[in-house]
Amino acid sequence: MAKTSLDKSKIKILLLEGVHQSAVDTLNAAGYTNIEYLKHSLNEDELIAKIGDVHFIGIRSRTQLTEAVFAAADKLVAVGCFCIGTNQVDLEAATRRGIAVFNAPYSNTRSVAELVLAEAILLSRGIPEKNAAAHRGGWMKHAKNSYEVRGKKLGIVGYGSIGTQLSVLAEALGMEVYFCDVVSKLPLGNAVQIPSLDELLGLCDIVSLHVPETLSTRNMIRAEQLDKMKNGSILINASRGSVVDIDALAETLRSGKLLGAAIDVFPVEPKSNDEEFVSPLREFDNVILTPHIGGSTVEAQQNIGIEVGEKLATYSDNGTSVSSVNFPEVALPSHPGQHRLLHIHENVPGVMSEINTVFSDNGINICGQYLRTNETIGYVVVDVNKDYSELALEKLRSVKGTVRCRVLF
Ligand SMILES: NC(=O)c1ccc[n+]([C@@H]2O[C@H](COP(=O)([O-])OP(=O)(O)OC[C@H]3O[C@@H](n4cnc5c(N)ncnc54)[C@H](O)[C@@H]3O)[C@@H](O)[C@H]2O)c1
Ligand SMILES: O=C(O)[C@H](O)COP(=O)(O)O
Repeated sequence: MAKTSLDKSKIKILLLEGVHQSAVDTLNAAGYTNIEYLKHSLNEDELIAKIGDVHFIGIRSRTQLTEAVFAAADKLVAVGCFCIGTNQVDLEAATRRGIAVFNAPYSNTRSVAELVLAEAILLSRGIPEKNAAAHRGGWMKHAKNSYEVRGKKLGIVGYGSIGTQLSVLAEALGMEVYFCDVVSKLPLGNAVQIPSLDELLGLCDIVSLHVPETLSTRNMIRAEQLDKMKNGSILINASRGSVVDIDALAETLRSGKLLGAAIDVFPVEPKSNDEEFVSPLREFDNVILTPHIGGSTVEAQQNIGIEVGEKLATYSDNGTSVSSVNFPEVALPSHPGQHRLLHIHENVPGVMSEINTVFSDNGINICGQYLRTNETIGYVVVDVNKDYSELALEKLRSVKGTVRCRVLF
């Protein structure tokens, strides 16, 4: 019988943006050795030229996977975002083509929360400008505008994984925590949910943003919101660069209204460490500027490499799509002695009955069947006797609405 499952050595994996070595080790340990590893990201044209023979791609936050890139990705099975955010991926384009996207939703949570807390303390003490002055030979020994964070009000916008982690750490330091979110959340410790962003801005001494990049968070903090912040308060953004209007923030800082700010993410970020960082915020000594390193710790990167590496290997090995951000989630047992057909189809009426007809009309006994759908696609997994998988694969590929179909030995 012809071999239909792709040999692992032929499965090409492209890893970009210097993902941690643990990703390579994890994939190697699972038998995937055909890995191209690049330390930098690729732009759209470079991706289009390269992605045609790639089965799995691993990226971080810098690489934009657009409709045009997916259109050129004939063999792409899955994307691994070795980070939390997936806004850099056109998820709709991926889903339409039956390409599963995975990320690491928790592995760098703690790293971001720790950085934010450290920044809250440093800014409350005026350390950034005292440090800058000392580097220039200055000596700013005074207690003016220098505060403890104990007893201060921390406002968290977006009470998800990072927001809640920050909430717990901040309370341990004696801060009062307030948060706002689009959904009602169970407050941890003594934190209090505030119904509106405006109210939170007017109440808190330190405001930290932890929302994803969506249409509703784009320029969420602009002149109007900055006006509502307390005089002498602090703004921290380690979420996404699109969330804060940087020009409006620069204007507000120029007016002296804020004690300081810490910004880790920017509307336009350098594409590599060799490119100049350009921002109107460079002029302010009371602003901590960091190069999008909220999640860049050894611990986080190592864990992310293992987590996403495992998700890609598992999806490739047995079709399990659990925790995919765009795909119907199916947890699959192993399939010893059988062949497994993975069929991804448009979620339209009639496809399942046509699929089942393939099996009944051809006398193929179904040993196991698993189905999940989302609004766009359906994902059906069928285990069959290995003598029938080639025939079933051929027939399934011609079912109307089929997006892609593969077989696993
Ligand atoms: N700087 C970095 O290196 C770094 C590292 C990790 C994550 N991030 C960013 O941080 C974001 C948050 O991460 P997370 O793991 O906490 O995500 P999460 O999904 O667990 O939490 C996000 C929270 O924001 C809330 N939210 C969404 N829209 C909102 C709105 N308009 N107003 C108020 N709340 C809103 C959600 O309901 C959710 O509770 C990520 O999406 C990512 O973009 C940055
Ligand atoms: O989404 C994330 O996890 C952060 O933005 C970190 O992205 P990075 O892996 O590019 O540092």
